[in-house]
Amino acid sequence: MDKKITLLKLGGSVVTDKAGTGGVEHARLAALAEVIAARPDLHLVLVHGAGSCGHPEAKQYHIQEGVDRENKAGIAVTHEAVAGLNRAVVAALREHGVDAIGVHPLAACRAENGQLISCECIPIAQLVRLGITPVLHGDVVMDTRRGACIISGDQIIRYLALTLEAGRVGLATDVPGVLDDGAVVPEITRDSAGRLSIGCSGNTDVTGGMKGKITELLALADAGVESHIFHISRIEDFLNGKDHGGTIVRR
Ligand SMILES: Nc1ncnc2c1ncn2[C@@H]1O[C@H](COP(=O)(O)OP(=O)(O)OP(=O)(O)O)[C@@H](O)[C@H]1O
Ligand SMILES: C=C(C)CCOP(=O)(O)O
Repeated sequence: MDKKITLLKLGGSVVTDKAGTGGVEHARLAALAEVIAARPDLHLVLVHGAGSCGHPEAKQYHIQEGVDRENKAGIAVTHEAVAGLNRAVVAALREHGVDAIGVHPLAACRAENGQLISCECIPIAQLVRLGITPVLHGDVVMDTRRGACIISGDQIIRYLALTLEAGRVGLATDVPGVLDDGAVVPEITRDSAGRLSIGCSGNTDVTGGMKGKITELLALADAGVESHIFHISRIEDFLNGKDHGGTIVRR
């Protein structure tokens, strides 16, 4: 592809009311869609997390402990929760003039022991070439060892960044970056990450919160790809290549 892809994850903590029992944050989605619509020149691939639309269901059905006939109902319930959120994200983007389309990892990806091992990426690149914005999400995915598992949007970001050879990788969330004693850590490497206290999410989360995110992004950094974590309010700065006040994860 002539122009490099920009990969952007909208965290589940910002597209849903992750702290409450509520669902989709429609007003926030509309505001985000307006910002994204202002950059039709970008070759954008979006991924969103699940927040309150998927994590509680995955936890209730113990999906991460493996899936067999006993808890198989959790596959559909969890997928439907996050697929509904995906429909809302896509609808908000389309209402603002972004030619967005939902792509569900359940049908396109495979996992082995909780790790994403394959994802059909050629159709995603083809959509982008046509000026269409694919919108993927963390999902329940069939797993060769566990039956099924939950793949975070962060794992998908890592996989797509490498496969699509993305030019820029950004993750927007509900904190201004990785925090150490309340202050943003501007840069993280594998060495420095070990000295920080990085935890899970304060809300229901089966994929490891900030810790899971950093695990994926350090693996990406090992492959020579840097990534950015920033507060959702700085998304415009990230898209415009400006300082976003967050954390850069690099080798
Ligand atoms: N050192 C840290 N710095 C910043 N946030 C941290 C740290 N340790 C733990 N966290 C938690 O990680 C959360 C962000 O991770 P989380 O997985 O919830 O983000 P998300 O990607 O927006 O959500 P989702 O996983 O639903 O897509 C923060 O809200 C914070 O509570
Ligand atoms: C819980 C589900 C279905 C996906 C989790 O994706 P994440 O919110 O990016 O961790």
